[in-house]
Amino acid sequence: MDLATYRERIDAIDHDILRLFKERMQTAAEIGRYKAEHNLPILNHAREREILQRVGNDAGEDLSSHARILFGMLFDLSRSYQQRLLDGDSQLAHAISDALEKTPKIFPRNGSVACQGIEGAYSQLACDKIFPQGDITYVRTFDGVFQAVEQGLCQYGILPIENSSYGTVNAVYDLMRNHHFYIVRSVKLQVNHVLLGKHGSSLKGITEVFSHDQAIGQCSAFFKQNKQIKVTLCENTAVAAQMVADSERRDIAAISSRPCAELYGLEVLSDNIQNSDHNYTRFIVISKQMAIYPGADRISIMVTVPHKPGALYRLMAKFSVLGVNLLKLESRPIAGRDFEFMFYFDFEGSVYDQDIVRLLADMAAGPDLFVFLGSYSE
Ligand SMILES: O=C(O)C(=O)C[C@]1(C(=O)O)C=C[C@@H](O)C=C1
Repeated sequence: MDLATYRERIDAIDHDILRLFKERMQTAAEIGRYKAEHNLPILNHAREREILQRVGNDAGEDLSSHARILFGMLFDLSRSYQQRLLDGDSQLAHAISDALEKTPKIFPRNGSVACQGIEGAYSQLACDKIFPQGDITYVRTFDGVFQAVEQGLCQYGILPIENSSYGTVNAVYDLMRNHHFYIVRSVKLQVNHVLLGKHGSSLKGITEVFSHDQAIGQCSAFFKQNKQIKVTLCENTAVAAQMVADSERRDIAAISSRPCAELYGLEVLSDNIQNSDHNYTRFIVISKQMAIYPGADRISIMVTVPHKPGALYRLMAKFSVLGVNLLKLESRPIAGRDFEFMFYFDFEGSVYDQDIVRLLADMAAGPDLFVFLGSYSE
């Protein structure tokens, strides 16, 4: 047989599969209505297991696992179809369209903004970029930024979430699940670290350097070359500069931003000491209310998936079916649980796209934790 004839055969088979698929989905919808009337949950593990067992056996050894994967996918589609028919428009879909209606058409240039650290911190530099007329309140910790926004003390909060060379700011991801907030914007800031010491001191005489863990990591090559220097972590790069300025010692220095030299009366002992010239940190802007500004083309969510084989794969398949491009996937262990993880996804997409809203609503309606973290632009 030639290729064209094989393909004709495949086309005929697909035709039958599609007819049966539609029939199966219609039947699932009827089951869904029955379940709603009788107050039964959509998900029935026992029934799914029973079917998987049967198709696994019937498919024969060679195709058993393929058949199980196919039917696992069918259950997902069937459940989400039932959910959609029953819910009509989900709460999340309503909240999103509400936010689209109420959000001003231009991103504000001012507002009260919580930043971690003190003047000269990289969060402040990010804030200046986003809110040129912003009114900054400094708080000591990342948790303080979330709290200031959650309690309405500040309209916005700025938090670093990842660096191009040193990776994710885990502390911020871990705090996300303890707070209620929405991401309304993100920004990428080029970060050039400098070594700051007292006027008249020099790199040769420095025995101890203070800075934040992320900045130390981004300058690891500098420390390899200067093995005599002891590293001491502190909560922020600007705080490190202030500590050096306040100290009597002349053998200490801080890794900080260039503006901190002038702010704290220090001298630049070494310039651009980060490992890479392309060193960027991404910051997010959070707010208490959901707001979706024009041009929002990125969506962030936080989800748990069941601790079962294939669970993450099935979730990813939902993105893949819609041709959605994933920008970031981060997993963090859930404290107190045995190797269970919280997943954070950033993906390309617009909430004006009904398929995307349906996907979000579908995940929100599922049995696992799902949090819509926002739709925004960078
Ligand atoms: O049999 C049911 O209860 C259904 O809702 C149908 C179905 C299926 O697609 O086969 C879907 C969801 C349930 O978890 C189990 C099975």
